[in-house]
Amino acid sequence: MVNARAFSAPGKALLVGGYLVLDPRYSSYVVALSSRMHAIVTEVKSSDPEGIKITVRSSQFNGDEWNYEVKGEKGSQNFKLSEMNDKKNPFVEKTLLNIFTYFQISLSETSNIMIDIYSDAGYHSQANSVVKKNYHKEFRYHTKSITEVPKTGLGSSAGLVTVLTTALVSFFKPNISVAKVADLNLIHNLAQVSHCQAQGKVGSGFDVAAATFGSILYRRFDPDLINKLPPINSTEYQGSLVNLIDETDWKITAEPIGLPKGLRLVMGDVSSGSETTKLVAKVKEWFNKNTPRSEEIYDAINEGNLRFIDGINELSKLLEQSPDKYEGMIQSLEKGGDPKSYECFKNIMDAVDQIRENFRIITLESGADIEPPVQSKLIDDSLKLRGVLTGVVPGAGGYDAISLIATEHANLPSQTEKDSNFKNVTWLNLRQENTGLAEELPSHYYNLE
Ligand SMILES: Nc1ncnc2c1ncn2[C@@H]1O[C@H](COP(=O)(O)OP(=O)(O)O)[C@@H](O)[C@H]1O
Ligand SMILES: C[C@@](O)(CCOP(=O)(O)OP(=O)(O)O)CC(=O)O
Repeated sequence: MVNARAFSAPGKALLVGGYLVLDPRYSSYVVALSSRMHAIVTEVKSSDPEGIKITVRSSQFNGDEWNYEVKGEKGSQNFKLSEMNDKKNPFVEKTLLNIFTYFQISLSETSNIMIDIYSDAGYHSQANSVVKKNYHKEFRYHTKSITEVPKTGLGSSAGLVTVLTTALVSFFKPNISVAKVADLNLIHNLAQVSHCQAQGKVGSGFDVAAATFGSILYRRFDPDLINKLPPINSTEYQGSLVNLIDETDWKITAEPIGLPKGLRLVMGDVSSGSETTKLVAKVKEWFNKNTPRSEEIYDAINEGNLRFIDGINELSKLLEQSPDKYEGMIQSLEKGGDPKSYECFKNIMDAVDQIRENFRIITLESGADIEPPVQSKLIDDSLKLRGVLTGVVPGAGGYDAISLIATEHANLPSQTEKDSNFKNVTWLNLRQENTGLAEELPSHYYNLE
C-alpha cells in the first residue's frame, strides 16, 4: 500500500474590508469559495543516504514539475535546497525551505517525497483547456505553464502554499489533523511566512487565513512578526522561525462566519485584471497625504463594514427566530420585489452604499481604480436583476471581478445572456463554501481521464 495523504484548501473573496484589512485595527469579512487547491503527498522509498528528492508536479499546466534536492548533514541547519533543472516556483521553494528549517529534518533518514498539485477550475481562465475526471474529481488541463494561464483572482498562490504546507506537515508530523485548532495554527503560521517571503511583501494575509480556516471574520497579525525575521539563510533564522511559529501569539482574529441559507455569493469575472500592489501603493500615498481626512474616510468605510457584518448576523438571527418571515423575504427578493421594504435587507444595502461611496471618493482622489465608473455601472446594473441583494468590487477592487449577494435560486446567467451591459461578465461556476482545510482521500485523485 502506498503511503499517501491528500488535502484541499479553498479560494477566497474579500467581501468587505479591502485596504482597511492591512491595518490590524480593522476587521474584514472573508468568504471561502468552493474552488479548491489540492495536494497529494506520497512517500517514495529511497536508498540515497545523503539527501532527499522532492518532486512537485502540477500536471494540469502543461506537465509543470519542479524537482528539488535537499542536501546537508544529519539534523543540520545548513542544508541546501536546489531545483535540479533551474525551474523557478518561489511559492513552492519558500514553502519547502520553511518546512525543512522548522522540522530540522534528518535528511539521511527520510524518504523521497512526491507531491501532486491540482487546482479546481475557478482559479484560472478556462480557455484552451480540457477536462480530465474520475468518479470523484474533475480538473481542467491547460496547454500552457502555470505562469502563462490567466488567473481569476481567487488566491491561487495562497491556496497552493497552504495546501502544500499541510501536505508536508502531515508527512513529517503524521498525527496532524485539520480538525485540531493547534494544527491549523501551525499550518497557518508556517504558510503565512512562506507566502509573504515568496511574494516579497507582507500583505494582510487574509487569503492564507481563508485557505486555512475557511469563511472568517479576519483581523490581521502585526506585519513586523514577519518583517523582523532574520534573513532566511542566516544561522539565527531557524530559532527565530520556531519561536514565531510555536511560541508567539499572532493575535489574529479568524472567527467562522457564513451567509444565511437562501443567500449565496455570486462572482462575476470581468477579467481585464488589476495589479493589487500598484493599487495598494497609490492608496497608501493618498492616505498619508490626506490625513486626518483620509482617516475619517477609513472610519466611515469601517463603520459600513461593521454595519454590513451586523446586518448579515441579523439576517441569520431572523432565519433562526422567524423562518417563515425570512423565507417570505427571500421569495420576494427573488421575484424582483423591492428589498429596501425589509429593514434587515435595507441595513445591509445601506452599509454597502456607505462603503462604496467612500471607495469612490478614494478612487477619484488617489488615482487607484478601486471602484472605477465602469465597475460602478456594472454593480448598479446587477442590483436591478431579480434576486440580487447587494454587490461590491471584492478585495482590492479594480477591473478583476464583482461579487454579488443573491438568492440561492436567482439565475443570473439567464437574466443577463442577451443584455449588452453584461457582455464582459462571466458568471463563475462557484459558491461560498465555508470549510477551510480539509483532508481528502488520495485515491480520489488517481486515474483522471
Ligand atoms: N496549481 C498550481 N501549481 C503550481 N504553482 C501554482 C499553482 N497555482 C499557483 N501557483 C503559484 O502561484 C503563482 C501565482 O501567484 P500570484 O501571481 O500571487 O497569483 P494569485 O493572485 O492567484 O495568488 C504561480 O506563478 C505559481 O508560482
Ligand atoms: C488591498 C488588499 O486589502 C486586498 C487585496 O485583495 P485581492 O483579493 O484583490 O488580493 P490579491 O489576490 O492579492 O490580488 C490587500 C491585502 O489585504 O493584502
